Amino acid sequence: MNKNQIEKAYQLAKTAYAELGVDTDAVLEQINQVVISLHCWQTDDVGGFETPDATLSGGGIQATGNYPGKASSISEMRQDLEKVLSLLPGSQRLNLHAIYGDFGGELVDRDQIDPKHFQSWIDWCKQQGIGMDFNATCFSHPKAADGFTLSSKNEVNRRFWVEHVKRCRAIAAEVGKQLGTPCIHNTWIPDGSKDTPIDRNGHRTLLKQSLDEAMSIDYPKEYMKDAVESKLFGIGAESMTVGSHDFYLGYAIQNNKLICLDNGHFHPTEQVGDKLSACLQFVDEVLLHLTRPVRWDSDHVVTLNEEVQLIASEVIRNNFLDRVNIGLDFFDASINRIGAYVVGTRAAQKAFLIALLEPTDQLKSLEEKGQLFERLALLEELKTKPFGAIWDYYCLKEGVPVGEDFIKTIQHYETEQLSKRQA
Ligand SMILES: C[C@H](O)[C@H](O)[C@@H](O)C(=O)CO
Ligand SMILES: [Mn+2]
Repeated sequence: MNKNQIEKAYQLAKTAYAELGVDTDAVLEQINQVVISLHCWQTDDVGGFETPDATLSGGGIQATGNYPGKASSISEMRQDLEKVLSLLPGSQRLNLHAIYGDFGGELVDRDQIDPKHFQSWIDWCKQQGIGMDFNATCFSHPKAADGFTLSSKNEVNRRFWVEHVKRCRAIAAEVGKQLGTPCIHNTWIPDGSKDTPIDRNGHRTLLKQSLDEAMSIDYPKEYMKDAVESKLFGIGAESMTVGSHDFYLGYAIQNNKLICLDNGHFHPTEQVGDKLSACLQFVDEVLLHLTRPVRWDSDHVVTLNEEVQLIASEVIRNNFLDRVNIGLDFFDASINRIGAYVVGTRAAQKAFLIALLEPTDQLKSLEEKGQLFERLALLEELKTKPFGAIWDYYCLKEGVPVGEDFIKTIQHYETEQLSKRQA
């Protein structure tokens, strides 16, 4: 479609939404408040740059596939992220794991990392005009090989991971201070047990103690905020996860932390969209990890499905944008990784745009009057309103490829850059 056609389609769509009382021009202003934190780890299958051949290992998470072109250095990762950012409308942040530090070829163990190892990332974010979030990396390490980190009964290992998280929080505070926007530091650990354990309580008591120790320093909220991420189970840790949802929700409420809700981390019929208004009665803020679990926490690329739509709709219906921090967490190593980012991030953005185009007051009023057939009918009709024309116009306005045009840009990048990388 050319520019004229996109604009014409937008005008028609604008009229269709206006009939429902929705002002699409206002929506296109509001969508800019939806900031998505781009996880760096889709570029390299969660390997990290601590050693030249680093790969994801240990229980709890897994990347599958070996599509060529993965980033194997900081400069390749930045090049890929810049490509991704150039293909996305709206605003993004960077979400970095501790294993992606700029270690200058030296082996720096995780209990030794400092803000200086992340200065070049801070500078890169400054150049890009974006904020940055951060994560301790409590996996892919010999001291996590037995499946336990912060809840380990091996005191040497437990202390090592406490020190790591402490340092990561200090790095996050420095990031937020320099970038002028709070850095969210998320803690996820793989700790759990393959078979039925006897001492669940012992490990949970240790986890609580470790978190208290690692988070003993308070940083200003303008610099950093802590989030804790629960999980149902992991491969190799099927029978018990120490950091379960009950555990972390309790911890977050008691300690004024953010709860991180990853929609791959719950029983398949549970909905993170439903949890938002429950958690936000008791915690100030939530961190989202949007993903697509296929049968398990498989971390497939996000698509515009009902699960993600409910999450976005609940955020928008309840005016939660300033209390819900939106992150992504998928890593598909079987397809072009830049394509994975662009498809997944755009899908999340589309869900928020659809949510903003909802005549919520009208639906709420039908509900309150008990007109439930009418509520259902309107919800169904909304699904076939000309959302695509609004989305295309948004992309046009933002100066990024419209519709499927980004596919050829990514194919070109693959031919020119990714395919030339060492396997
Ligand atoms: C790499 C991430 O920290 C990780 O995916 C974590 O957030 C998770 O969801 C583990 O299942
Ligand atoms: Mn996650």
